[in-house]
Amino acid sequence: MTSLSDTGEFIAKKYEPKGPVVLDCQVNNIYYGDFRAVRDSHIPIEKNKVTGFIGPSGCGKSTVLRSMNRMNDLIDSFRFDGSIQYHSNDIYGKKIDPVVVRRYIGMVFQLPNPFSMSIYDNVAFGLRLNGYKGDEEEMVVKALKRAAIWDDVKDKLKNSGLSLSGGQQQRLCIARAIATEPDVLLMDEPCSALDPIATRQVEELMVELKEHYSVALVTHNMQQATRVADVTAFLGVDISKGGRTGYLVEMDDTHKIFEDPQQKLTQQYIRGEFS
Ligand SMILES: Nc1ncnc2c1ncn2[C@@H]1O[C@H](COP(=O)(O)OP(=O)(O)OP(=O)(O)O)[C@@H](O)[C@H]1O
Repeated sequence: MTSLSDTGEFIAKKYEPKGPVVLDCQVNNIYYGDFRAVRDSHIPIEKNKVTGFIGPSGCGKSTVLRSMNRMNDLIDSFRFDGSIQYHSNDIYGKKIDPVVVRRYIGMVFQLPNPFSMSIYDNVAFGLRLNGYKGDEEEMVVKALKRAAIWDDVKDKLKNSGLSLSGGQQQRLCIARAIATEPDVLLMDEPCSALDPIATRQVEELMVELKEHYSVALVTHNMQQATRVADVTAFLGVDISKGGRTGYLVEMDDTHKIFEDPQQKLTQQYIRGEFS
């Protein structure tokens, strides 16, 4: 089972996607300055599936996720070596505009972060930024309905987004992310600040959203991965050379990762032997 790279480091057996791939992520190395944060990880995101990322703290889950729409470009020391293919274009290609990338590959963050403006304007924000020329109101209503928050807000669209509960705010942020009709939705621990009921609502929503979008989800909650993710990527931390470099240990259908993992490290993590 074990295979090694030219430098003698473990590399995961390639996961063979069963359906079309919307985002094909090949990480060779990701650096912050001199620090090598992630290495050797091939993570394809399949169309209309939820792909979960699990692994111990610091293994690079967020770093990989944020690389997928060039969100990490905002960090000066960040350097990506590899390729992320989206419709046969490398999103790190020289001529690619990161703002356009984020129009097609949207993001929802850990803490709900509605803008200090009305519920309606929050959702219309991305449409206006992208110069959308169609029926704005129709798109806003559609996004709010898809994010399962329309019934909560339909009578108070002019109220501030900040007046909503935490769970409602997160669904509003999801509506904002999907209003521009992205292909891919990157979700970085979207439930970590929510209570159990709001968490369940957002989990159910993620399952509904995959009908229209392809979802990549970072989660610390393994039960959430089993409930929501079709495919799961388990990342570990390599401390063998005195560093702390994250890498893909194993990627497979979620039930296989949790019921019959092939790597000992995955088995130990799933059993809770380290976190
Ligand atoms: N802006 C940054 N500058 C320098 N190092 C960073 C930066 N962001 C993350 N790192 C480092 O990169 C590594 C991977 O971090 P990352 O946040 O991606 O891991 P993670 O698996 O998402 O962790 P957690 O589960 O704790 O959120 C860690 O060692 C972290 O300290």
